Amino acid sequence: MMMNSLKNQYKLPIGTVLRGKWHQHQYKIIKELGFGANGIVYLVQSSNGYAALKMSPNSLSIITEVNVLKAFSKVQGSALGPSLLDVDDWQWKGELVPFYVMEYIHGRDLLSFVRVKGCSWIGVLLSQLLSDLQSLHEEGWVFGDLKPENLIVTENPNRIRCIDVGGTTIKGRAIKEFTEFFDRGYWGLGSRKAEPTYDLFAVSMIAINLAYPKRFDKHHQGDSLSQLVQSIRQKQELTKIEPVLIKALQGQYKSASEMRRELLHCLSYSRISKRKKEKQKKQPMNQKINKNNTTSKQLRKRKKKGKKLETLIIILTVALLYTLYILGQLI
Ligand SMILES: Nc1ncnc2c1ncn2[C@@H]1O[C@H](COP(=O)(O)OP(=O)(O)OP(=O)(O)O)[C@@H](O)[C@H]1O
Repeated sequence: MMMNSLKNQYKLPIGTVLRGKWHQHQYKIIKELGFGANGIVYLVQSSNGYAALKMSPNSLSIITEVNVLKAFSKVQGSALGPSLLDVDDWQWKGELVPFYVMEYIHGRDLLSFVRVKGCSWIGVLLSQLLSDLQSLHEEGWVFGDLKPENLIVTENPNRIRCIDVGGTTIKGRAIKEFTEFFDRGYWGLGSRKAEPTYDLFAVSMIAINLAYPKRFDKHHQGDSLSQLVQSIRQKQELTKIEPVLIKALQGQYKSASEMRRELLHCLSYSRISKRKKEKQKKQPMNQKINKNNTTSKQLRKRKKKGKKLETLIIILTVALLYTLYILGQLI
């Protein structure tokens, strides 16, 4: 967490107007969006509409994040990070405050999105995330600090986006930033070397976190893989994609696209078996309907039979009366 004194240092009143020293673009502060270890982020009004402005006393972290956002913009078709709009310094109280401006990503954070919209969204959102990760990995980067707080789901269309690129690391180096629950090193299930499997482990932990919003700690006894497998098996929303989650926890996927393929396969299989179950549930009802149909048919048959018998009795009675009448005439 950013030191409180630093947060206070950059706490700006709503309505403050910043002008960049070099590009002379103007930004009006609308509200604070949040703050973290590396800086404070504001929603600002620019000449082109709303944007997110991040400022930090640490110019190195600003430069690093700007470089990552620039690299992201080269990843074709990827909507993972916000697009970079401006980089500048603000002359304030006799010092230069470095800042950058990025696309404002409006939406709910992943945890609250799933809480509101339901767990059926988990598969779709994870598959979106995996296809963006594939593009990022192909460009030689590993995201690093993947966690629900860093992921926002936009409305219309619902799209998963990432807002904190501070942990993005070049492949092969040591992961820069991580959060224990999503870090395979913490669970003793791999190293902190930046490689695709590191992100894929975190994707699996994100799925677990969505089913366990309060998260949980590592047990001190027993191996942590069995603890995580147990946690997956206890939640119906996770059992559907259990084999994929376990494989990712074990680092068995070579790429995000391979994990995505198997995830989609699991999801379509679970949809088919759900439909089958629904059909089976409906079947006894059909049989009931058939049974009812047979009964009414039988009733109709019985009615017909009854009518025939009635006619026969009438004919016989008339014939008997007629015979008696003829006999009467003869005698
Ligand atoms: N582009 C954006 N669009 C919308 N909201 C944003 C954007 N960027 C950041 N935020 C908001 O600002 C908060 C803090 O931003 P950010 O996480 O980048 O700061 P940080 O100092 O890097 O934090 P951390 O301690 O996680 O590294 C985020 O949690 C999010 O709510």
